[in-house]
This record gives sequence, structure tokens and C-alpha cells, in this order.
Amino acid sequence: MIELTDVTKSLNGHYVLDHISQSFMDGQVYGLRGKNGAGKTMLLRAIAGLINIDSGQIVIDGRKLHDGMDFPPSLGILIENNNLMPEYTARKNLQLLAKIKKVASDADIDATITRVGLDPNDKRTVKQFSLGMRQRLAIAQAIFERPELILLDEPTNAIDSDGVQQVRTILLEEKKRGATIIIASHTAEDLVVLTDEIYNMAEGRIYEQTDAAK
Ligand SMILES: Nc1ncnc2c1ncn2[C@@H]1O[C@H](COP(=O)(O)OP(=O)(O)OP(=O)(O)O)[C@@H](O)[C@H]1O
Repeated sequence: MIELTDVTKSLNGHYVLDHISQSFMDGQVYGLRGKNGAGKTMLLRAIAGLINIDSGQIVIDGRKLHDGMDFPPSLGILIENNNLMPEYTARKNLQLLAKIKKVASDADIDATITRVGLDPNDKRTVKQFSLGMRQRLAIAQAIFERPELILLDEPTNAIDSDGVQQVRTILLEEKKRGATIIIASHTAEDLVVLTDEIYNMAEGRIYEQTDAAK
């Protein structure tokens, strides 16, 4: 469970996260909706431990973030796809990451690359990939270690329509596996199809919660 209590973050004199208190329950899929600049990415970054918050606290499974725990212990993240290494193939990208946690085998890596619709034997490097291929690899990167928490910023960006279905299927499978997933998206259909609850954001605040079915 993730519990945010009175979380604030200011940049250039205004709140980008404005006293957010919100819980995210295990195994649920949450959507974040809101205009450009509403604070969706900042909220994902804060939960991921990628930014320091100014006040309040973020507690993940009973442990406070930035208090002896820099990042959520089991995290998959897609926030912009620029943390791919352009000089390497898809397989090499995941193999290098896998060395850190050592939870994914080469077979897991190849299976995940296939699962997102790419070819694990593709000899091209990421810099030769199309935008959509990079996005698919970024999704693979977020899920290949079977994390308990998956944070996704615009996961279907640049992905073709077959790919969008594929990504949705994958994320529903990840939910079934028990992952907690938070998705920021401008694609209404992604939010309706994938999420249990949608939080509407504006000006750094969550101002409304809607049941995804409505
Ligand atoms: N590096 C930065 N320096 C200063 N302000 C920033 C920085 N990054 C984001 N912001 C500000 O933080 C606020 C929230 O931005 P954020 O990226 O979280 O919005 P978002 O809801 O994800 O928008 P989008 O739909 O465009 O992705 C905005 O006002 C933005 O201008």
C-alpha cells in the first residue's frame, strides 16, 4: 500500500504538488487524468523517489520514502522513454538492467521483449528503433522484473493500434499477477479499460475521484 500524507513540492514559487493526501491499495490499477502541467508526472516521480518532496510523507508498505529507503523496493517505471541506452540492442538494454537486481533471467528478458511485440534477436540498436518500438521497449523495461509497483506515464504514446491492444492486455495481465499500477494518461479509453479508479488532477491537486466505469 502507498500512502501519501500532505505531500507538497514547489518549483519556481508555485506548488506542483499541493498538499496531496491519497492512498493507493495493493493490486489496484489507478489512473491519473488532467491537463498538461496538472502534476501527474510529478506525482509519479514523487512516488518513485525520483524527486525530493518539500513536506509531507510517502509511505510504501509501512516504510517511509527518503528515510533509509530511497526508492520503492519493487518498482517498474516508465516516465518518458529516455532512460533506454541508445547504443545497445533491446536485449542488451534489459540484460544490463537485470545485473542490478538479478531477478530476471535471460529467458525472462527474451520472453518480455516478445511479449511487447519486439524481436529479442533484433540486432538493431535502440537508436535505430522507431518511436513506437522504443515505447514498447520502455514498457518491457517497466515490467520485466515483475515489480509489485508499476508507474507509467502515457504508456501507449506513439504505439500503433495493434500495439495499444497488446499493451492493454499486458497491463491487465500484470494486474492479475497482483501488481499495483498507476497510469497517467490523456487517452480516455486506456483509463476506462485499464483502471479501477481515476483521479482527476489540476494545479498539483487531486480534486476528484471517479469510478473508472462511470
Ligand atoms: N523541471 C521543472 N522545473 C520547473 N517546473 C517544472 C519542471 N518540470 C515540471 N514543472 C512544472 O510542474 C508542473 C507539473 O508538471 P507535470 O509534468 O507533473 O504535469 P503533467 O500533469 O504530467 O503534464 P503533461 O500532461 O503535460 O504530461 C507544471 O506546472 C510544470 O510547469
